[in-house]
Amino acid sequence: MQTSFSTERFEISEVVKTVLNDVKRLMEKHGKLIVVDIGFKPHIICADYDFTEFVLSSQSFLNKSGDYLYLTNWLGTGLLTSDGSKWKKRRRLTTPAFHFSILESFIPSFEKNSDILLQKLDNLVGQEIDIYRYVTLFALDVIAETAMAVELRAQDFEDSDYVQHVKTMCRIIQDRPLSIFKSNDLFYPLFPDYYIERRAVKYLHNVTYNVIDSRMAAQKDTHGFREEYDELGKKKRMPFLDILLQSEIDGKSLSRDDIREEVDTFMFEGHDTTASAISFALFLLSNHQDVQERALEEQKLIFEDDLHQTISFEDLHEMKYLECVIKETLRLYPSVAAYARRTTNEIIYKGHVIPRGINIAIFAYGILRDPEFYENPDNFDPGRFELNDGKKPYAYIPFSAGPRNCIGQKFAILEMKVILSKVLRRFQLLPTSPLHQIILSAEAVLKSKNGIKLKLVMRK
Ligand code: HEM
Repeated sequence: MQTSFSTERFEISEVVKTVLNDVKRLMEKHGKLIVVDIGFKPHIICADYDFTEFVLSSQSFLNKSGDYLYLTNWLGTGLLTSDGSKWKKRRRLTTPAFHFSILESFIPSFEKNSDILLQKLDNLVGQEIDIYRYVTLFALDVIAETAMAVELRAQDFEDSDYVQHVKTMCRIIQDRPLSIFKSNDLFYPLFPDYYIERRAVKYLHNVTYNVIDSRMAAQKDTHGFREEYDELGKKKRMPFLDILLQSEIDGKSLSRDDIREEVDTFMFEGHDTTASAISFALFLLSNHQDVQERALEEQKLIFEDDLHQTISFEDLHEMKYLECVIKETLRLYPSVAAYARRTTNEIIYKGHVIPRGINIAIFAYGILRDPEFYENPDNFDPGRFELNDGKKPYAYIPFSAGPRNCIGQKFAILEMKVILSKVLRRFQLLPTSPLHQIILSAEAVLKSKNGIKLKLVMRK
């Protein structure tokens, strides 16, 4: 298909402040490559297959756009926000933290925190609930335990300072880019959020520093973390922080600040994304009893009569249909609906000149609902992923693709399988009455403005 950029220009108010389906509609009218001025800066917004592949697979588009600057007060320039050689070194260093043997060692932590969530949900049976509120605390507990080896107990202490400050930061990260004045560093101090953010960042950094210091002290006491394998020869749980503490770049250990950046990056990117995906999956299951029934049948086959059994790595591997449910959920509700890069040189693409310093936003939400790749794209149909019909790889990009894809993809899928398996086996999920209508909002992480509501009934 001939690629062409729409010659019309759109304003921020017309696009970013409205919901994702408006961007989709704009593309239906003007084509899959449109140029939008956001804060006077032109952004190419792309849902075109060839251009997406060109950008995501290339080594020339590895730098993030200025839109990520709002994250840096909290996250510094960790893996998500860094560019150039810093990013390359950090990526090399953090990749071993996602080795499958390490992921396997996290399963008990996923299970333990799932059990806490189930206990909370037991008390809500029969009521219409906003599931996102409970799942987000679960996801925060999981990531604190696996990244920092800290039992946060967010599910028990929702009002704790840490949980409140994380919530504040997630809100500010979403809100700030949408305001012309707040997004400008010059005007930002005129708003209360500036001071609220400073207080939150100071608190969160202090917590991370304290955790780093006590882990460092423990490392000194035990002369390094030696017991990496248990008596069965399986790798013991190795929190991400320990891997960072043992790592070196160019022969030098990472500084406290370096480690803090990466730990905070995982705390943010590892909880909000999964919380949104798990909540949407539960919502979709509550609205599609046939899919829920099939997913439950698979669970019964795996666990035979004992539906309370703990989950092994092999069990998770067998949850093929549940994996299709997860994939289909992320197709309809990709936690990161768009992600952006910045050109560092002039680029020629099919005869078009793209100047240096241009932001390119890959509109994953649009690609994932494109009828060219998915029949009846707005329908929830996990079965479509059972047919290996050789779909084009850059048409399924909820975790992005290429060298800067999501490093936590396998972690996220395993965590989701554990919690969904546990919830499915314990409860029947029902829709609310009247049916809850999701209102999507175009934030850094995809959310529903009016919550994600469903009802639970205890299974016999
Ligand atoms: C359903 C869950 C998740 C989804 C849909 C998701 C999606 C994504 C996407 C689309 C990107 C690319 C962003 C960009 O280019 O700006 C990304 C990057 C990243 N994700 Fe995830 N993510 C998920 C879970 C996780 C988890 C659990 C972790 C950590 C444990 C994680 C850590 C990261 C990091 C560190 C990056 C930056 C990678 C780099 O630039 O090299 N993510 N994720």
